[in-house]
Amino acid sequence: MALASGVRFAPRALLRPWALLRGTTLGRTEPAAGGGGDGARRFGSQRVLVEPDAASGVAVMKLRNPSNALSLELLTELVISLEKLENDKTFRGIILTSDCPRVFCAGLDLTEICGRNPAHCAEYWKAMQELWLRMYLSSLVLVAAINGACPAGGCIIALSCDCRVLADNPKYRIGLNETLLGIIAPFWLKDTYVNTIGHRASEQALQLGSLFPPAEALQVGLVDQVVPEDQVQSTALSEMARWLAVPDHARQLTKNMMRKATADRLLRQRDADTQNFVSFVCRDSIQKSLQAYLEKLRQRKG
Ligand SMILES: CCCCC/C=C/C(=O)SCCNC(=O)CCNC(=O)[C@H](O)C(C)(C)COP(=O)(O)OP(=O)(O)OC[C@H]1O[C@@H](n2cnc3c(N)ncnc32)[C@H](O)[C@@H]1OP(=O)(O)O
Repeated sequence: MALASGVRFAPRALLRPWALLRGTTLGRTEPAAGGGGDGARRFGSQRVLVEPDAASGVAVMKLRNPSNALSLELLTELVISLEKLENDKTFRGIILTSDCPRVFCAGLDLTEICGRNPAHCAEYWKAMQELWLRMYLSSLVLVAAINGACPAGGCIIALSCDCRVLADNPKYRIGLNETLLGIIAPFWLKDTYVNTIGHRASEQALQLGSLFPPAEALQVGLVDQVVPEDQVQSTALSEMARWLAVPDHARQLTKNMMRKATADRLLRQRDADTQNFVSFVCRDSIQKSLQAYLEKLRQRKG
């Protein structure tokens, strides 16, 4: 872990994410619509589109999976895109947003843990830990432009950013609703919540599985700005400019000082956390409630 300018905090090679890729198109580069020239070449994969702007040093990363549920492939492609931008000195910030109408991120892809064997659940959970660690400790400025619903794992993705801008639409609720599914947020999700909204608010919100509409999310401190839907992107860019106005080394070291203890706690207990997750989700009773929840989601659609 270097501590000079160009600081890199994210633990390297915790996993080899590319080993998880199954025939994705990652790494493909294509000209951005309507333009060529420096910084206008976008790259990405099937599930993550990256639109880099070399001039500003900011890349927009768009999730484009169905409902942006965090499938193993999406987690892996996110880690790889993040790493690619972190390794390119041109970039200082990422705006994370959704290309999927009305949903920022639906959280864990429940089909990855429902009816799967323990080995698959373990592989999946390690990929989730990996993404959180890399985002939470990223040396880049991460701004979440939340343009849709943001429950559970989606909220965690947003909370691992430095700043959150939420579209003012009552359907776009955000929070950790795990208890309502009969599951329990692990300690590092709880820690991230507490770090953001404080102990008492987390105690209530976690137990109740609260999903906050925009005004309440702002009030409790879960997001930093609530703006009309058509201003989410421009506001995220203004926020980014504010964060990038600070010298990188000072901001990065401060970020590390604020977040390291929380990340270290997971790093120390990563295997035990994986085992807990697997033994919990593989219980018959939990499998039954996940199955029922998925069924309800599918029926609601019809
Ligand atoms: C034990 C450790 C816990 C770890 C901590 C993390 C936990 C989690 O993240 S659990 C997941 C929690 N997520 C949710 O509760 C969200 C569930 N989804 C929704 O509420 C909605 O889908 C929506 C608000 C995100 C979007 O609504 P809408 O645009 O109306 O889309 P549909 O409801 O019609 O869904 C479309 C399609 O997507 C499937 N789907 C939605 N969410 C998930 C998901 N999390 N995992 C897997 N699949 C999901 C849904 O079933 C539909 O599928 P199809 O019918 O096949 O199109």
